[in-house]
Amino acid sequence: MPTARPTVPVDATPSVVLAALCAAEQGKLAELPKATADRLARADVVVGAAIWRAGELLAQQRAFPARDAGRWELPGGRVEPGETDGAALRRECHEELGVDVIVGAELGVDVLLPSGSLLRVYHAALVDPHAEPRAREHRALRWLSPAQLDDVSWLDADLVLLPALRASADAGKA
Ligand SMILES: Nc1nc2c([nH]c(=O)n2[C@H]2C[C@H](O)[C@@H](COP(=O)(O)OP(=O)(O)OP(=O)(O)O)O2)c(=O)[nH]1
Repeated sequence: MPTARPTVPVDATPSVVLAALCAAEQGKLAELPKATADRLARADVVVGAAIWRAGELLAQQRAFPARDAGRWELPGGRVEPGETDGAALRRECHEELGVDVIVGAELGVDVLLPSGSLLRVYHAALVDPHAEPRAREHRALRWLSPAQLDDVSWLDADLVLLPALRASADAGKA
């Protein structure tokens, strides 16, 4: 079964990301080799939330494992068996930040992590725009303007998504 989402490796260049998005647009994802498509369809999914508020994106700094400590990522985590992506994202935002979110459409491409999992990011918004997310499991939180997106050391997979995140900034102004 072909993957339903454009997917790129964690070291993808912007042109590779663009090619994947164009292939998806043209309905060419079914042309993936069957073994690859099967592997992607079975892969575990890590969901991430692109939460914009007043023109700033919420990012969080990992505290562990040592390899990733100090690097920045989007709120989210692994989708549990039987859980939808949206339910996983709502659960993770509640656990990690203590806030409720509304989950919107997928953003950009899926990024194949070295572990074999896929990172899939969704547009999301705080149910209560005045709620203040708190770092319950992370070292720190920051709201980043588009100009500040390069100021933090993102995880490699998130770097692949930075252009799409930057392009999604307008969604946060609404
Ligand atoms: N949450 C999140 N994880 C990301 C992002 N980018 C990225 O490479 N990852 C990786 C880091 C981890 O290897 C994996 C998700 O781990 P996690 O620790 O957040 O997942 P989890 O809360 O379900 O915890 P666990 O039980 O799987 O350890 O995905 C991102 O933007 N957000």
